[in-house]
Amino acid sequence: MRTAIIYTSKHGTTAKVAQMIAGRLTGSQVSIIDLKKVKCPDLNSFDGIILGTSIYAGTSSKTMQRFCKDNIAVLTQKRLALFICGMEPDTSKRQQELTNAYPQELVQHAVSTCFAGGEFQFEKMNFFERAIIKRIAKTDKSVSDINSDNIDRFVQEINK
Ligand SMILES: Cc1cc2nc3c(=O)[nH]c(=O)nc-3n(C[C@H](O)[C@H](O)[C@H](O)COP(=O)(O)O)c2cc1C
Repeated sequence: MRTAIIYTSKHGTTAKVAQMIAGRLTGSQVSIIDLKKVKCPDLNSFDGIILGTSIYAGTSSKTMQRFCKDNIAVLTQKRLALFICGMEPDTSKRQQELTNAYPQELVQHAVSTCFAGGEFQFEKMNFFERAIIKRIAKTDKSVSDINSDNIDRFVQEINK
């Protein structure tokens, strides 16, 4: 089984989560692909595809949205799993972010989906991002809230 974890990340958290998932997958030869570096990965080389994107202002990255749209026919032929990284505290909104992040067809086709949590890395934010997070999250401290249990459950379902 060959699996690709294809992700987009702005400040590096989704890349970190992609590595965590890769480390927990069993029985699979795993490639981790950053969509910003590899624009058109050859999906034919893989049996399984795991997609990951971070959420900003409620939406997934434009790069991931475009990739899903361009490759939807192939992606629905693969064993597919989807995750997002985000810091939304409300559980029902997290679920909404997940279902909005990817085309409905892919969400329905996925064997597993996951809200993997996220991080605020103030040192990597620009002026505007810092101001927004200070106002919304009422903090100016970097914080890591990657949800290891959710990632475990996600990988267990993929490993089945
Ligand atoms: C300006 C800004 C807006 C954000 N908006 C959201 C949001 O709407 N929902 C959410 O769940 N997380 C939001 N986040 C949190 C990010 O998704 C989180 O920092 C994530 O770990 C970033 O991952 P990345 O480094 O891979 O891009 C926001 C973060 C920033 C800096």
